[in-house]
Amino acid sequence: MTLPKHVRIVEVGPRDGLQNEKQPIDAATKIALIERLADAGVSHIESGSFVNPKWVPQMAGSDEILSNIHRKNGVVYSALTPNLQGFGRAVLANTDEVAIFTAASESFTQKNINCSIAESIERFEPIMSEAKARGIKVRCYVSTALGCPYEGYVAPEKAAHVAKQLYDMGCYEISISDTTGVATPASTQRVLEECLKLIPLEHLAVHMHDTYGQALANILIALQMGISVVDSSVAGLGGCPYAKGASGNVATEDVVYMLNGMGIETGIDLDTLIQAGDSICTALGRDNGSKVARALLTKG
Ligand SMILES: CC(C)(COP(=O)([O-])OP(=O)([O-])OC[C@H]1O[C@@H](n2cnc3c(N)ncnc32)[C@H](O)[C@@H]1OP(=O)([O-])[O-])[C@@H](O)C(=O)NCCC(=O)NCCSC(=O)C[C@@](C)(O)CC(=O)[O-]
Repeated sequence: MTLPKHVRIVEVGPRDGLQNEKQPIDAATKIALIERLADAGVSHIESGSFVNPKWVPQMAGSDEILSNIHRKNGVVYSALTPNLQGFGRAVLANTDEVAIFTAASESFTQKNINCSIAESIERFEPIMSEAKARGIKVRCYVSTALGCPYEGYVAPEKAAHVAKQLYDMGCYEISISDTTGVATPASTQRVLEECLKLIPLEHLAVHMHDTYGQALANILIALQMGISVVDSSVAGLGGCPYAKGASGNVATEDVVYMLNGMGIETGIDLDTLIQAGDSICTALGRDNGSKVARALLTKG
């Protein structure tokens, strides 16, 4: 068992979280959340999404947000870009880094981005060349790598094959995503074993939703396999607009609490993080999805 000494948290709450919250949130509140997360020590914050606002209205103001964040040195402010049009908007908004996204199952890809997996890879090619020309790093997601809301079981080899295509295109990090939170430690291990046959360890990340309460256990398996990049969402915000019933990502507070207990550094101050999560939950009028935050806020 080789546990990493340091884990980089990729905070996806302002994007993956807020894209699926019903209560509309104004740009100033989103910016305040992003700045609070940076103050807590989060070094990578996915801050918006340059998709079609007709498809995901919650992300409509991403241009304004990325343009107006008071940036902290050393923090990466990234955003999703599904096509060259989105990439162009990201560049105009001064986005540090972009993330492209496809899936391991055809039905989900069709519902999510209106094309096949193969077409999505073609769409990404001009993004990759533009990004390379501009020196912008590209991360990526393989959604439904552990199960699809429309097709059910997804073969781990299939997920690994899509991940490898994205790696070969030049993505520096591939986030293996359990879109609907159906994974268990056993299926997580299986898909990561397949990915590790094709992609070096340091280029893999995990992105776990907590619908079935398995996310921390799945992350623990990933850590034991040497993965050192974990996506999570403050206060467990969100879900996925194209995966009915999917609950939010694993809460960042819960991941940081677990890692603190294991002596693994994240550079994140848990108390400041909890305050950030608490204020966005107040703005949204929703319960805090982090068990750790709820416990510590109740304790006072
Ligand atoms: C991918 C598209 C854009 C294709 O959508 P499309 O309709 O196939 O695109 P199109 O190229 O045919 O263009 C149609 C219209 O969309 C416009 N358009 C086209 N592109 C853009 C753009 N970038 N920004 C703004 N507008 C755009 C374009 O200008 C045109 O406008 P019209 O002429 O009709 O007025 C669409 O399907 C879309 O926006 N889908 C949203 C997908 C999404 O955001 N899903 C949620 C995020 S993924 C996720 O959450 C999973 C993840 C990453 O977290 C990992 C996990 O947990 O699994």
